Amino acid sequence: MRVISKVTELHQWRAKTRSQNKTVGFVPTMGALHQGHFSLVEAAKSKCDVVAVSIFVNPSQFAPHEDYDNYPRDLESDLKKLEPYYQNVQDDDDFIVFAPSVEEMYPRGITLDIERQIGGFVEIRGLSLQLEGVTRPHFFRGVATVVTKLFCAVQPDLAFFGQKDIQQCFVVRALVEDLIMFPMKVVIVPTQRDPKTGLALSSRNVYLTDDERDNLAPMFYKGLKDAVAAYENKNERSAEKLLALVRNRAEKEGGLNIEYISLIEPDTLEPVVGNVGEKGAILCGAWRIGAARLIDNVLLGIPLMPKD
Ligand SMILES: Nc1ncnc2c1ncn2[C@@H]1O[C@H](COP(=O)(O)OP(=O)(O)OP(=O)(O)O)[C@@H](O)[C@H]1O
Ligand SMILES: CC(C)(CO)[C@@H](O)C(=O)[O-]
Ligand code: BAL
Repeated sequence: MRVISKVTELHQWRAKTRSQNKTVGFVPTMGALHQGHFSLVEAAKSKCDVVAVSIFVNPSQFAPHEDYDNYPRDLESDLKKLEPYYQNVQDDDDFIVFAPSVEEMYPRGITLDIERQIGGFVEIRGLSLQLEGVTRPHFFRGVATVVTKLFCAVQPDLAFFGQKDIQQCFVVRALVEDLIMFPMKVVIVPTQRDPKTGLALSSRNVYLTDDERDNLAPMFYKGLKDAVAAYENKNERSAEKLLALVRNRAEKEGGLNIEYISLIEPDTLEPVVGNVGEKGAILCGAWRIGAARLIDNVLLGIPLMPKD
């Protein structure tokens, strides 16, 4: 499998795909690949002629106290796991991996201390400081910056993101629209879960003990499912009651250390006031368990991929 680490080489690859009139699907990742990532790769393969997967643990989305140093990294094992998707491509360049160094992505260097950072950074204001942004105020600036760089490097037709990181999907869609990157489009792929427990797959699940992974962490999704059942089967629309259902299961019964649970409007990400309206809503949250901080969400009354 061709692994490209330099942007200039990537541009040559892109020129070739363009000369062949092939559409390019792009799957950005931070590696430690799992079935969640593979579902994005499968979606990209099904919609595009050529697929590029990037593997890059992006420093600028981590605060100095977060897990940048410990984040799981194993390029060799990731490449092995991608082999089945590379098998039977017509041309070697129809499936590639972009695995740049930090220096390649941040030519002026990068420190996790925002005050001392120099160079170009991208902010998506209005969608970045609520929800995940409360605990991680630096996070979406780092994501928007690296995603912009990756989009400039790969120049995809379609880019694939997971619903698990729902706020990230909103930020990236706003980025594409506001920075006039269209006709490029963002495709959102449903969250992949452990078939037995329902726990959303996440690279950070490796931080959990077996008991945390199999018994405790899944209580959050159980709470989300309680709310979905009440919304769908009992016509429950009260924000207060839907949120209480999640809290009861995840916090009271499961004993999880909840950071936030929010019911938000699907366009503005503002909290639903009173009852869920015609537009539906997103129920999302984060919790800490052992050494991990995990997130999850479900959609109430809205199609899976609005705008697709
Ligand atoms: N369970 C999942 N289902 C679908 N997509 C997923 C899932 N987990 C991650 N993704 C998507 O894969 C892409 C790369 O994510 P990333 O490499 O950060 O993995 P991750 O498992 O989310 O890791 P982390 O533990 O850092 O959140 C993102 O678009 C993310 O939303
Ligand atoms: C989009 C992304 C690859 C940017 O580093 C990251 O935030 C992720 O993996 O979700
Ligand atoms: N999947 C989001 C990447 C992060 O939490 O840093």
